[in-house]
Amino acid sequence: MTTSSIDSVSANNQPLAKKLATGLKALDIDLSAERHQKLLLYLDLLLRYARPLGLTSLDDPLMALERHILDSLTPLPWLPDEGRLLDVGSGAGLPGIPLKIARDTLEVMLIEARRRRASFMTYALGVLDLKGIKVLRCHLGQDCPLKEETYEVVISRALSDLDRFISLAWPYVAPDGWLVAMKGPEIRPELASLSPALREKLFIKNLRLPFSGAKRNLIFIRK
Ligand SMILES: C[S@@+](CC[C@H](N)C(=O)[O-])C[C@H]1O[C@@H](n2cnc3c(N)ncnc32)[C@H](O)[C@@H]1O
Repeated sequence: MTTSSIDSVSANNQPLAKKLATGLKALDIDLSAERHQKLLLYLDLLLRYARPLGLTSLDDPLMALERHILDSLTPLPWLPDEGRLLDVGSGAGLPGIPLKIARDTLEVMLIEARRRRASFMTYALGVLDLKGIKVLRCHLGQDCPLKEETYEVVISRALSDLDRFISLAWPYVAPDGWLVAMKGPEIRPELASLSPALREKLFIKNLRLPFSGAKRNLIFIRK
């Protein structure tokens, strides 16, 4: 896909482009026009290809913009400017692809167990012309060839309960790095099962999505 086709995507979606700008402003995220265009192009790919493949159920562009693109970007203000980020169970690329578009200084690894989802991500990365981001099709905890690698940020959205995510991901969090779990409105039951030692390393940010007002919780645990 060329730059002109990227332009045409945003040019054909002025209401969506405005909504993206409004939503980012509400989240206090300032990005260049080129990044706005790439986010819109990725949204276009999600709606055009990921939806028919059953990788997302949302077909309303405004709803998908909020629930996929803006939601994925909510952790951005608390992420480091540089370093390695591992997204576990990325599905169609969420939150890893929007985060990479927004902060291209991060080196990103997207792990996804299912072939069709991993293939979609590989296709999307090519269309978006993103560098410093890879897709690994494997099942973390079973067959991922990550060896001793560690990451400054290990993140997931809608992967599993917090306990399971911690047990899968903790070995891959670098010393002083962060495990980040993107959660919905109710997190008390999951927090209750955390060990006292982990609770001391916890930082929780609650927020609302800009248009629907849907509640979200970002759980950060420092290693
Ligand atoms: C509910 S989907 C969420 C996808 C994406 N993170 C999102 O927010 O739209 C969970 C994804 O995690 C993948 N998954 C579950 N356990 C995994 C594991 N241990 N390693 C890699 N992928 C996993 C599933 O195949 C599925 O695509």
